[in-house]
Amino acid sequence: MDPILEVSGLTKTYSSGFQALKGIDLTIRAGEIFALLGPNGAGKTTLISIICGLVNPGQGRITAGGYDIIRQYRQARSLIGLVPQELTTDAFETVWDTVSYSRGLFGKKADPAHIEKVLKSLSLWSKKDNRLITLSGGMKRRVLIAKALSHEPRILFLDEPTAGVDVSLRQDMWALVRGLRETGVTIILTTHYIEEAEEMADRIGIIDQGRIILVQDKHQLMRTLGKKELILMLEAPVTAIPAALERFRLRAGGTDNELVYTYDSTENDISALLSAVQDCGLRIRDLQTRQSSLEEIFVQMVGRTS
Ligand SMILES: Nc1ncnc2c1ncn2[C@@H]1O[C@H](COP(=O)(O)OP(=O)(O)OP(=O)(O)O)[C@@H](O)[C@H]1O
Repeated sequence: MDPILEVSGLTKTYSSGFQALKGIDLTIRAGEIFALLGPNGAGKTTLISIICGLVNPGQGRITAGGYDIIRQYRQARSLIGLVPQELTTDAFETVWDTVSYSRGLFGKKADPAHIEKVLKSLSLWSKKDNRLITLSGGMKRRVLIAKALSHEPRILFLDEPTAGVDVSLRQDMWALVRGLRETGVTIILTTHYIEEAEEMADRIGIIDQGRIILVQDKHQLMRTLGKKELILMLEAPVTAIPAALERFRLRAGGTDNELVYTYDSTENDISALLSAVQDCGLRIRDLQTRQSSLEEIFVQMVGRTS
């Protein structure tokens, strides 16, 4: 896929002297959902804010759709939409006015048909004349998305789209984001919910202490860094692991009847293990496999949770 956003050698040192970004290189492909994961203070907001033109960059270069975000900022910014975490202004405006106004901010001509389409796609049409203050939390989030889509961006940043929302709204938001991707919008989301990245993203980037420490296809990441476990449920309890099974480095499972084999999905000795278990006279009642989650991989990479 073609790159739509390219960041190279980006640094940022705040006036306090703190270096928040230490040479970021990142390429986002057109049409993908990219999740940026990182612990608190990793530099996610700084990176997004620079790309969106809200914070000045240090060294480095960023292009959006081929336009330099500094030298060709008008063209670059018109391609980008940002959904912040909270609605901070416009409480007394109507949904229609606030979304239409957002479009105007990007110098785009009024286009009521587009605003109508956006509001309908976000199930906000029946609320178009409501003042924002009268909307529920979930609807306000939808308004944030509508505002960000008002100028027809090709790249949409979602900053923790489901922070603090309930489970059903989270599912709705996920469906909505997937729907946006279907329309060709490239999505970059930051999240603290690793399950969100696991559920939604095509690729995952992990940022820590101002550096991107990994960018990978989600499935590949889970295959290569994730460990798999094979749980052998035996007919009778085992008090000690037989010597003949030592080389498989088994460990005891949750009950006396379980033995757990940790393996690599690309290279393992499962067949040999199963015959060795039989040779020892242990009878297997059932088998189960388990793949480590993105959360476990993340903790392994940055040494802590997000
Ligand atoms: N205006 C500022 N002046 C000085 N330091 C700042 C400023 N803004 C952010 N920082 C520092 O830069 C680092 C990165 O912050 P940033 O907000 O980008 O992290 P984050 O990954 O978005 O974190 P979180 O997940 O907590 O939102 C932090 O150590 C933060 O304290």
